[in-house]
Amino acid sequence: MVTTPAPANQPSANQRGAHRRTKLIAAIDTHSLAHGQQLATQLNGVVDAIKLGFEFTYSCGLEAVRALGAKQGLFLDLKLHDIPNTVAQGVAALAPLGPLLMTIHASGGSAMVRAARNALDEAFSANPGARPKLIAVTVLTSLDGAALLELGVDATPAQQVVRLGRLAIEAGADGLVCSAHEIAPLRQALGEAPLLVVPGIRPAGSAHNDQKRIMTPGQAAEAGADWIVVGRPITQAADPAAAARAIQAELAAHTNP
Ligand SMILES: O=C(O)c1cc(=O)[nH]c(=O)n1[C@@H]1O[C@H](COP(=O)(O)O)[C@@H](O)[C@H]1O
Repeated sequence: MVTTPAPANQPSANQRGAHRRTKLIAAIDTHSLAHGQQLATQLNGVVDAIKLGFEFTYSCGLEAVRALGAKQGLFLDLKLHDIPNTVAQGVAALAPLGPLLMTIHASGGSAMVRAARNALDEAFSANPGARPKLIAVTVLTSLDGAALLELGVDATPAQQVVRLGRLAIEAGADGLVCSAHEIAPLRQALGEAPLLVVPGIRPAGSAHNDQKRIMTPGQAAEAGADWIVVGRPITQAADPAAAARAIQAELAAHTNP
């Protein structure tokens, strides 16, 4: 395991998770503008933020992203991954949309992550407090150890997440996307500062779909997730707002003893 011991006075992931509220992001993955607007309206005030990614952005365009994001907290998940200059220009172009969080891939390397952070710092030099948080995706939650081997990565998902997580945080990322299984090793290696954004969340009994490294909302809260990301279990429910409320109740039960 590529980790270093936690300082003696550092709270464990469980202690931390038990005293901080884990926030809920709903992934609005739809190609329909009307459906996206409907979901955003239903979930406004129920979830803590919405996530718009490839499906909505590529289908509906940036103006639609701007319109939905103006009404509630936005996680803009476009997972940029290219040479440093191209990613820096992309981040600078997206920054005026004003997301709370935006994603790049840590596997683009430290120069790419640094270029993205510098571009954001420059774009928000007059108002650093409004700068979107730069979140680096480590190992996608749809990948398991066998899939990593297929890519030529001879490491467990946890080892690879910690390796990429350290690289990204040292290069200027504010936080990481990981599965709930890697929260404890990341906290041990990198401490409490990085924001941990956790997809691959499935309420007990719901379909796993294409996700491999999953946990329930309550387990992710106990592990110390700052944000959880939930898509289909909310958007495909008969009543999305009720599904989101049930997840919020589960989070509250685990973070506020
Ligand atoms: O960056 C992400 O948000 C992300 C990273 C990751 O490793 N796994 C992952 O599932 N996601 C996103 O989180 C959401 C999960 O959706 P559901 O599987 O429907 O809950 C999708 O929008 C994914 O794009």
